[in-house]
Amino acid sequence: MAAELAGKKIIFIVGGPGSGKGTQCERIVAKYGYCHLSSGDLLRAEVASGSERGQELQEIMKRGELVPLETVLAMIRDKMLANTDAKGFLIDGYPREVDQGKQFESSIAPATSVLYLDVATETMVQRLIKRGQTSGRADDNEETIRARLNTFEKATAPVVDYYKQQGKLYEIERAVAESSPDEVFAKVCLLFDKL
Ligand SMILES: Nc1ncnc2c1ncn2[C@H]1C[C@H](O)[C@@H](COP(=O)(O)OP(=O)(O)OP(=O)(O)O)O1
Ligand SMILES: Nc1nc2c(ncn2[C@@H]2O[C@H](COP(=O)(O)OP(=O)(O)O)[C@@H](O)[C@H]2O)c(=O)[nH]1
Ligand SMILES: [Mg+2]
Repeated sequence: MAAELAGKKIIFIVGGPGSGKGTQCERIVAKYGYCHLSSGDLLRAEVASGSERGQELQEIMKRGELVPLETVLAMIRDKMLANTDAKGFLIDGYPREVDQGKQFESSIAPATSVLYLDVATETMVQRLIKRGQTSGRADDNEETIRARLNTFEKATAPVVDYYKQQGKLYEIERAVAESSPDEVFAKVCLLFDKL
């Protein structure tokens, strides 16, 4: 456990690709002042650095697969330890598999709560195709999108069940998660106001 992080609020943000994690995190940061760490953004920064490691990561991401859990864990831990004055952390796009969550909690600190955005597969596909027109992301094309959705179903859906069993899951149900970002945020605020 990282002693510097004891007592800090740690919120995992989970949902399929295109479910609106990044959109909600931006709003949460603006209203509540948490430190936002997106595992995908950290990986893309490594790719952009042009390092050899970055090239390997880029290949994995283009296939829509998960990068090794140690890689992401180390990146997130470093960023958290560089921001120990934050009142809390939003860990966006993490954990992607149950073991990733367990290793985070045993080596860094337990999660306070897990926010889950439940969006239908076809809605996510449509949103990502649209985002792909401007995002410039190598993985926002239809083939990779399908692969990412498949990875989500296989590896990440069990994460949702796991935290539900632990009593830590805060779910934005589909009817809300598929409406407007404002409506989603109104429901998200009910969680953050209580933390
Ligand atoms: N925690 C993680 N563990 C393993 N691989 C990860 C993790 N986070 C991201 N990746 C890899 C696999 C993903 O397909 C890729 C892009 O991640 P991310 O930006 O979170 O995309 P995503 O597919 O969830 O779409 P979005 O940004 O639309 O949520 O990086
Ligand atoms: N209708 C609707 N679209 C959204 C919502 N949240 C995000 N989007 C759109 O869906 C796309 C993916 O959102 P993003 O926040 O990047 O999702 P992430 O992949 O989960 O990080 C973006 O192009 C957003 O404009 C929402 O609540 N409602
Ligand atoms: Mg995102």
